[in-house]
Amino acid sequence: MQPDSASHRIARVAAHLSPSPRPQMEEGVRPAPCRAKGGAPGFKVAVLGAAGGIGQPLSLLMKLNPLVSVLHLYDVVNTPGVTADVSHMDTTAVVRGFLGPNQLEAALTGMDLVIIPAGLPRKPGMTRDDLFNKNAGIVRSLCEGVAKCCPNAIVNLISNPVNSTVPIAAEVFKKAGTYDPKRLLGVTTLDVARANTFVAEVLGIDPKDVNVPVVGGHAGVTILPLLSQVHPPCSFTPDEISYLTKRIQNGGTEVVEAKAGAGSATLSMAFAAAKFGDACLRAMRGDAGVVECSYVASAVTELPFFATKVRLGRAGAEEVLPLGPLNDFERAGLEMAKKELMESIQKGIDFMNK
Ligand SMILES: NC(=O)c1ccc[n+]([C@@H]2O[C@H](COP(=O)([O-])OP(=O)(O)OC[C@H]3O[C@@H](n4cnc5c(N)ncnc54)[C@H](O)[C@@H]3O)[C@@H](O)[C@H]2O)c1
Ligand SMILES: O=C(O)C[C@H](O)C(=O)O
Repeated sequence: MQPDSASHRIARVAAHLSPSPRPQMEEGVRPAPCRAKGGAPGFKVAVLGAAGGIGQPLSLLMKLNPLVSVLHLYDVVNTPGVTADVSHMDTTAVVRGFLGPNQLEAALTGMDLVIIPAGLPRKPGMTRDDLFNKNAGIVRSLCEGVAKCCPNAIVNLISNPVNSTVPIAAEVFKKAGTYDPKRLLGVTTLDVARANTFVAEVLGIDPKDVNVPVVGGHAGVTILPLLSQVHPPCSFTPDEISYLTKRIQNGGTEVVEAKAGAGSATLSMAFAAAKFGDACLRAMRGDAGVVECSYVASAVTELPFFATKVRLGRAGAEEVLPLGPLNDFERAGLEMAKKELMESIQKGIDFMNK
């Protein structure tokens, strides 16, 4: 057999780096003459909205994840720069950038996990629902791409208003005939991270030792921390319960106001999304006992979507866990959460059926 010539090796590496389309490179920059034989085993992950406030640090964190072999970064702006930057990190994942709707299909083809932080963030004075008109269409078009190019991928949806965008995504997949409720997960991990942080502050312990289930949805009163189920078991005074519940429900607004017009939570959200994405990947690998809160299709209440603890597995949300025992304060909170959630869910469904 003829030994591989240098030009063959370069062509092979170039093909490995970019089956289609070619990565964005500066004029005259050629692919490196390296001798790689192919990708490492692992999962293929796409970040849609990768050049944004969440997308950039999330891309960095996913590039650090040893379970990721291929990382596709898609946005409608600035992906060449973000991709060049992230791709120089000497970790395993091969990074490819994709820019604009013409490259969406290439970005999505073959993906195992698609993480979506695309869309507008809030400014002070806005509710998450005020983002609906802009973000509903963005989520719809990206999910149409998922249905077409990687219908078996697990989707982690971050774009707000999550209470409505998850129902929109479900409707897109139903229309395409690809809907599997297990594979569509709304990301509420930041609510849990905030709850763990604020509870740990009150208790004077390390947040890493705290686990607060946060159920319902991801906006205002729909964010329902179950302080009666905190791990490690502990009790709170009525004042502490009132303070913690308000602070957890208001965590996003606290950041929006502190950023004073420059956006909403990006760094803590990237951390939370990377944590949730890692949990999904570990479960997809076959790890047992991976449990996270997530906003999913659910029969826990009469609503079609609801966030609770979910057992993750190879196929996604394999088991939606029950609420567990609630106290009177939490039962009252649940009724308020359900009322607002129902309207947000219906708004998402109506958007897709008008
Ligand atoms: N689920 C949560 O807990 C949570 C937390 C924080 C923020 N968010 C939401 O995440 C979203 C993104 O926030 P951000 O701070 O990163 O905003 P950002 O404006 O900094 O970034 C959004 C990115 O999406 C891109 N984008 C817009 N349209 C697109 C399209 N059609 N396809 C691909 N990319 C597109 C933009 O170009 C931009 O780079 C917002 O809707 C925000 O409310 C959710
Ligand atoms: O508050 C926002 O608008 C962003 C996000 O939903 C958050 O909780 O930080």
